[in-house]
Amino acid sequence: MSNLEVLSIAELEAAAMEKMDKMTREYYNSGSDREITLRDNLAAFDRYRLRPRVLKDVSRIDTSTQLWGKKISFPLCIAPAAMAKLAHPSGEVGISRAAANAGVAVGLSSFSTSSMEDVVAQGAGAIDYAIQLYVFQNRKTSEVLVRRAERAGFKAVFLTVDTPYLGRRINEVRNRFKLPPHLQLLNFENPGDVAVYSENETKAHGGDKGKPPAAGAGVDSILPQGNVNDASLNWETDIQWLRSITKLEIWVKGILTAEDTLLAVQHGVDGIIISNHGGRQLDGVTSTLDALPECVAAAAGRIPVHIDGGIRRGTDIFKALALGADCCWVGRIPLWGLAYDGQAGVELALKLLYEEFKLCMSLAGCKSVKEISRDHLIRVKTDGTLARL
Ligand SMILES: Cc1cc2nc3c(=O)[nH]c(=O)nc-3n(C[C@H](O)[C@H](O)[C@H](O)COP(=O)(O)O)c2cc1C
Ligand SMILES: O=C(O)C(=O)c1ccccc1
Repeated sequence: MSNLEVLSIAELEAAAMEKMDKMTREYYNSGSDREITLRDNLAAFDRYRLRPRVLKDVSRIDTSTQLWGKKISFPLCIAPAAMAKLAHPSGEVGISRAAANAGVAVGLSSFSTSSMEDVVAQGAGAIDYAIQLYVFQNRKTSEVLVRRAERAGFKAVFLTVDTPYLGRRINEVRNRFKLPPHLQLLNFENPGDVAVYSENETKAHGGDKGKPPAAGAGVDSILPQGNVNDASLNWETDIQWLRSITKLEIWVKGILTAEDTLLAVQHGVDGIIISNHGGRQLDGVTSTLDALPECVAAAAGRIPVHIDGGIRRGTDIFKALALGADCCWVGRIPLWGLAYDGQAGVELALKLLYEEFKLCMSLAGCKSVKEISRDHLIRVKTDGTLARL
């Protein structure tokens, strides 16, 4: 299939499926357990219809918005997703180049297969980057990662808070997921510093200085028994801890409730991302679009509220903004673009989303993103009738 024939993200997804091996395809696409949340993330967008306004002079549309004091071309950025080189050799560098050409920001996973310096270099100052952070049992490893990101010019830390333990992704076990031997997790100077082993195994491998299980490492060794992260992470001490080691903005990724939004505000975080990790963590949690309104109300304009999960079309971006999100992020779409056609595939994906969003704004009668409001939506109730918000 040539780029000309891929006319929607759904078609891009289908084309990408043919390019990936089973292990990668299922690792990227799956959710946890029964995948209820994975499906609901998408379905939630279809529970709203648009209320367009007409005769609004839409001859000139400004889709842009601001993030970290810089203009982004439209409110859609690239969410951190681990191990992009499974999709294509250019990996996160290819994604970064595509994002720079499209004028949107990038979140880089702690577990990226390109180094953070190489990724940021592609932006050449034109776009901004956030480093996604897992706090490991060996905190020094996380600290080194954050300080390195600060030096490399990242603007923010996205502290992922929905993953004290990894969710149950059945495919990873069944497929005996492993990082192919030619790939490395390049954000760790000594990947052995990551708590990749259970305590006994760590000792067997010589403690923290033990060599990483580079070649042939399975999901059991990259993410053994969900033991990557420090599960003791908490509001009382750890935002402050992060604050004490970095001057970067601190954003919390993985909030789904008004209660946690309030705590984020109280602990002085700079922004939040409403996220359920793309349905890969706790299955059965609310879709992110359904969680958004209560979080927006709780934030009450004090901090920016972003969202990811299930965004597949320009109208989805519009709906999220109408419900109060300041910006959207996409995780799987860039991976599909990469698998389909490397950097060009990611550019294609961003172009499709940009054009769809711009058309949606125009046809709904919005000249700028500020004009997108709750009045542009109506909710489809379970009995099929419509309810004004
Ligand atoms: C293959 C894959 C790897 C991911 N890796 C990370 C990660 O390392 N850190 C993180 O915070 N989120 C990670 N995420 C979650 C994304 O940042 C994002 O929350 C999610 O993909 C959004 O849903 P979407 O894929 O429907 O756009 C990952 C998602 C996928 C699909
Ligand atoms: O796969 C993921 O969703 C993810 O977040 C992750 C966590 C640890 C290592 C690699 C990926």
